[in-house]
Amino acid sequence: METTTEALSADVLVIGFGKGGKTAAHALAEAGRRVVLVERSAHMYGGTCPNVGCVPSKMLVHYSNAKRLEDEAREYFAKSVAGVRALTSAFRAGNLEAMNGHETATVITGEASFVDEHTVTVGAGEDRITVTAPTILINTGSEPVIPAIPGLAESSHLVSSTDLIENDRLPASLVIVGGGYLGLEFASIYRHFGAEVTVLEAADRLLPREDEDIALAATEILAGDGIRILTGVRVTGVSDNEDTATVSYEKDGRTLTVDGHALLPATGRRPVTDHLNLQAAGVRTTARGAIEVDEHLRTSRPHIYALGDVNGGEQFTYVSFDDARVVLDQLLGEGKLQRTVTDRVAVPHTLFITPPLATVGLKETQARAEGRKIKVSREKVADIVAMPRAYTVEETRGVWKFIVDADTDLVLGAALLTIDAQEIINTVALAMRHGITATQLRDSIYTHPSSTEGLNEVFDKVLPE
Ligand SMILES: Cc1cc2nc3c(=O)[nH]c(=O)nc-3n(C[C@H](O)[C@H](O)[C@H](O)COP(=O)(O)OP(=O)(O)OC[C@H]3O[C@@H](n4cnc5c(N)ncnc54)[C@H](O)[C@@H]3O)c2cc1C
Ligand SMILES: NC(=O)c1ccc[n+]([C@@H]2O[C@H](COP(=O)([O-])OP(=O)(O)OC[C@H]3O[C@@H](n4cnc5c(N)ncnc54)[C@H](O)[C@@H]3O)[C@@H](O)[C@H]2O)c1
Repeated sequence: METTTEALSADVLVIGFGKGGKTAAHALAEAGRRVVLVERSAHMYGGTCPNVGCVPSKMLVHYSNAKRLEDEAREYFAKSVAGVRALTSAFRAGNLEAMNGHETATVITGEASFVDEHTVTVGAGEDRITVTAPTILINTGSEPVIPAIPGLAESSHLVSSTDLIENDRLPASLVIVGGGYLGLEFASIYRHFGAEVTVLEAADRLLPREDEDIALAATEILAGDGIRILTGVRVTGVSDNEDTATVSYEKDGRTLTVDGHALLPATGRRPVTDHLNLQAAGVRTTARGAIEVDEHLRTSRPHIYALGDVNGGEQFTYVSFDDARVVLDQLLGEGKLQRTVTDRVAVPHTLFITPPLATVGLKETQARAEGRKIKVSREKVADIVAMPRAYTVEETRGVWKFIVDADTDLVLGAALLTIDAQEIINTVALAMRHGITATQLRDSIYTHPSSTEGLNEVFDKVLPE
């Protein structure tokens, strides 16, 4: 059978419609470059975040918190998922439209695979297209790791975060293996919707990278909401029953079990490179399967760049966005200062449990281990008189903690478990980046009633040594 192959050429080829890829593609097309963007799934224009990641999960946080006692759990959940679908499909269409709106940009739907260091094929057989470009950006994201637990991969109750987001049937019970970002956010969401939730975490406590007081405060809130949290466990097997799966685990030398209607592994995500045929392009990967990059995000082939989760950096949308800036400086920034990934200072993070936990910079334990002279300010949200907002929205749980350099008065780190944490932390991170001191943050003027105005008070609540 005769097959025809369409051949396209471009100035820049972008593989993957994720945050970094689309940000770079827009800027390059805007600058008049001919850009071809290849995305393997018509369900993923815009990438993970707006389709199956941050946006739908945060909308579910919103819906789950808005549930009233009189709402019937399953009906309310189905309505919430419908709301999420409406938003994600609008965002998806918007993403495609915006890219197609550039005269010099072309979007191709299909899986890209390298043929040589300047060429990829997309699709197979008669529908095959080849694209050749002198510059290539790889932005293929990450996918969940399924841990090697006997019976887990075969279980008919196994679900991914995408399945949970897209399925409008609320599972009566959910067992989550892994208590990191994804595990705790889904635990909080599904518990608030009314499911029985158990989290099985291998580490001895939740949030092992946080200071113990902060991790404990978050754990108390989650447990107080009715989430069953088991730490220091080793999950040993999964077996299916008719409606549920039985998960076996070892804890303190004993073998125990827990049943769940749905079973979510949330033990990390790995870079997506399987189908790219990177060897054909001579692009090297690390021992952990990420594409190896330098500080300008150039791969082992300097005309090929890797952005976002696939390059093994921190897996956050805003990091992928910043990766695009780094790459754009290389491609468009002639003569200008060229950013690198090592320029990043005070990158904040937010875990969207309820209330959220946002962090930036050093922990108290780290600062002490480094031998720094520090002051530690800490106050419970309920006690922050300068922050009546917590009372006006009836969410007074949590704690604010700051680590301040005792000599320079500079903020070294913060952990904010509080309503609006995801907003306040950005102000704190900005201050850290630009040398604004704790006293200046304290003495600034903020709107009222807001959460930020808690800064007027908390720096004076120094813990006794
Ligand atoms: C449930 C969930 C919630 C999250 N919440 C947050 C949050 O609140 N805040 C936050 O900052 N981060 C969050 N993250 C992480 C965040 O979503 C990712 O870090 C971010 O989306 C990574 O973007 P990216 O640019 O690397 O690529 P992605 O957005 O993952 O895009 C990669 C694209 O490449 C496509 N692709 C893959 N292989 C090929 C190929 N061979 N050919 C063509 N196309 C291909 C994929 O289909 C995909 O569309 C969350 C993640 C999940 C799963
Ligand atoms: N709000 C956000 O910004 C957000 C939300 C969701 C996901 N994300 C991103 O997605 C990434 C992936 O999330 P994740 O939660 O899957 O990974 P993670 O690395 O954040 O957490 C994985 C957790 O699983 C535990 N674990 C590993 N193997 C285990 C096992 N066999 N049994 C029990 N526990 C085990 C680890 O100790 C860890 O606590 C995150 O690191 C983050 O970058 C971000």
